[in-house]
Amino acid sequence: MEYSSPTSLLLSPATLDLNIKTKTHCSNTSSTIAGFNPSLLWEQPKIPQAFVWPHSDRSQDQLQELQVPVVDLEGFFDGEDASVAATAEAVRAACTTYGFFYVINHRVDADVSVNALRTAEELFKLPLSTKLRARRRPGSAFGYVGAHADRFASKLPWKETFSFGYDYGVNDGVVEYFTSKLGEEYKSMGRVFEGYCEEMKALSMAIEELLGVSLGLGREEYREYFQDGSCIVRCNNYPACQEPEMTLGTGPHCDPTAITILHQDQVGGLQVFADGKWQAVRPVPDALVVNIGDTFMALSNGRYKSCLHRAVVNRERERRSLAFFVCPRGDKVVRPPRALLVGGDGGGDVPRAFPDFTWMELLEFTQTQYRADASTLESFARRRLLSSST
Ligand SMILES: C=C1C[C@]23C[C@H]1CC[C@H]2[C@]1(C)CCC[C@@](C)(C(=O)O)[C@H]1[C@@H]3C(=O)O
Ligand SMILES: O=C(O)CCC(=O)C(=O)O
Ligand SMILES: [Fe+2]
Repeated sequence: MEYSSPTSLLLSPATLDLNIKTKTHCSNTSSTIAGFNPSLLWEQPKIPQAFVWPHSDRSQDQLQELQVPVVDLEGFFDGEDASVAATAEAVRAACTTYGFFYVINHRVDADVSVNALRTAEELFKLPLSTKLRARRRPGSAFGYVGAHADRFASKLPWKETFSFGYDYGVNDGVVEYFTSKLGEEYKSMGRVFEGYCEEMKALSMAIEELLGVSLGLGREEYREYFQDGSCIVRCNNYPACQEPEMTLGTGPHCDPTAITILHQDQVGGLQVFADGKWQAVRPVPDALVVNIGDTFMALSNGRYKSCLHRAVVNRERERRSLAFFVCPRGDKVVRPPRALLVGGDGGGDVPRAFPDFTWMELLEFTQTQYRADASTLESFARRRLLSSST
């Protein structure tokens, strides 16, 4: 198992900027929180061994570019039944092949999304000591993290991340998070991300309606399921790397969440495993990436596949992305709609692809026991079945 307790992490201060000795709130033992400071790492001719990934995981040069399915939402927004049906068909085609598509004409305010990426750059340029005010607590999906050096002992991703929650039922929850973690002077930064989340939520509802129509369930099925949802927002910062071919920005994985809307800058680095090989995804100005995650794969009873993807880094330019992870309310049971479980020709019940679970259970699994990868949900389901049989 990948997890290592922070105190066992023996990365020397030279490679990671600092080892802040801090008292944990419960056991009063000192633990080592390592910060990932690329400016220090940059001076080394080689990247630390902990960041080196196995050959089988490393990216190759000159990958083929994926012909990414494009879903034009203009048809959906115009509301005509025929246009909605045609847009849903494009979603179905994308979700039964790659589980991944671009959306265009999505009506997300361009100024809001440009400003969010610019503000993420500002956030990551803060002094490490400031970012560590919001350092991730063990078991939490939120906070600032450098290379996951507090969680893993090897295959460290070449990135720093800043994650926070966006709960539909809480007003100004994002602003409150930024001010409570970083300080009152970061209220405007929180306001930028609050506005970004409002735009992402509106788009996610349109996507949920299209997913419902594409599975023959109607517009309301998933929109209602997620209406009291909670989201995880993750800002990714991938510094330029002196040995990009030896590491990864984010390792191969399927998002354990339900639906991901990814806004990325124009640097490029996202790759999708499709047609039996890794393929590069070229950024498209004004287009947003949408991918199916494990939780929606379960909600569709496996009809739509969670998309296997990763992010690579490069020697010249840092790269940033904002991932908006749509999740159900934590205690809501993840179970496919009944209509997907009855035989199409009036035959017997369709077998369940995955057992019932709650999002809170799957999230906790990824934050405390299992490093999310290409088979998170299968591993989670297997452990549940084993534990229920003992
Ligand atoms: C629920 C989540 C766990 C991760 C963030 C969200 C959705 C994607 C997951 C992740 C990015 C998959 C790759 C491994 C991971 C550890 C990472 O590189 O950040 C995952 C996130 C996490 O566990 O923090
Ligand atoms: O940064 C990217 O392009 C992908 C990031 C990602 O997959 C994630 O954060 O889950
Ligand atoms: Fe992802």
